[in-house]
Amino acid sequence: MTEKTTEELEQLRDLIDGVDQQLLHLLRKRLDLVAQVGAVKHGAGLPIYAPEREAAMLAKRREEAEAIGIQPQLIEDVLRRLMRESYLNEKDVGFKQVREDLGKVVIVGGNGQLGRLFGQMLNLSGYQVVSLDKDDWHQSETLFADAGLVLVTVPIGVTCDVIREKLSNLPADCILADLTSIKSAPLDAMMTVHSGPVVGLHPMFGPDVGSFAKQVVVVCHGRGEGKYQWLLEQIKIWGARIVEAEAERHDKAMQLVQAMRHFCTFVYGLNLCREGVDMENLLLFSSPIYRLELAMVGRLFAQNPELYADIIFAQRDSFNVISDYLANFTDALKVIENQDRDTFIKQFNEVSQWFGELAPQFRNESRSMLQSVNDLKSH
Ligand SMILES: C=C(O[C@@H]1C=C(C(=O)O)C=C[C@H]1O)C(=O)O
Repeated sequence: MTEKTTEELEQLRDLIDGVDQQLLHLLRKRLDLVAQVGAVKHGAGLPIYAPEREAAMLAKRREEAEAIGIQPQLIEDVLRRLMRESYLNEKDVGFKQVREDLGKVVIVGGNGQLGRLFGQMLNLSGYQVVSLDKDDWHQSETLFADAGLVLVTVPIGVTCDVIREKLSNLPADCILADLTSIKSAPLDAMMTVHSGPVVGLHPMFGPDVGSFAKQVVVVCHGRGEGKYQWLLEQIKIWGARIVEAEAERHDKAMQLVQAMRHFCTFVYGLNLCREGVDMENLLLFSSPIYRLELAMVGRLFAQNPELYADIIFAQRDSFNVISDYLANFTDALKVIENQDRDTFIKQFNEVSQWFGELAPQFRNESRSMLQSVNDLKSH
């Protein structure tokens, strides 16, 4: 580099630093305004997530960007990232308490990760929350005496036993709810032991989400809906979407969404491990999609094996669903064995047609994910 080039670059880079610093101050200002919005919502009991406002704002900013020669997608990406930050900041203000005369909330399994998350959200909404874990059963009678809600979030394998053996003496009008990732069996158990309001919930996300905004919570109604409607309203204020489902339909979907998904990921990791793959080498040659795939697989093995065993072993029928997959895999493998390129292309087109409009939609969604993966690289 010549001295002139170095000097020119330095000057321009100083100017860019100045602009970035202005951006920082603007971000500070935006975060402060969002915090004020949070306080107003808290007072009025409005949900943290306002999809119409977001859509209108994004459309307007995209238009304005285009008018001054900026790619609309750039401002959309930036704003979406900022809105994610908003949800976290609004959360800190707390939430309106929908039901003020509830009495205690007892979280059975309250020291687990999901139990802690729900405890925190209920606390931020003004409820008195107590946790009851394995070693605390001797206190259960006093804790349950004035409980308005008992929320069960213990490992799937012991959920029904805990419900049957420990929760048969709740106050008559106490709401009994669970957060288990299967719904039929726990719901049946809760209906059997308790004659008051009963509801099954399944948060479709892990405990590491920073906020409930845009997350889905599945609800399987048990009995006395009017008595626990406030709880669903409370969850909506946290920003989540409530999806109502029959327990059987939910459980069937979980065979694919959870058992099959996690089992395939497990086998993928098992295969890499048994083949003794040189990961350094793979990472060096990774395309963005492969890097993303490795991230998805690798993250499984950074978590608790018990949790995944619970999910995969939760329903016997998952075995059949996974066996079907194996049969399809074996069939498809024959296509390679026979070097039958035409059949491969024919089958590819069939599946592509079957996906229909979703295929291009998924391509667009994955494009921005892949770009984010690339952005994370530092060399
Ligand atoms: C700040 C608000 O809350 C959320 C965050 C938004 C933002 O950061 O611009 C917009 C809409 C809401 O989902 C709001 O409602 O205006």
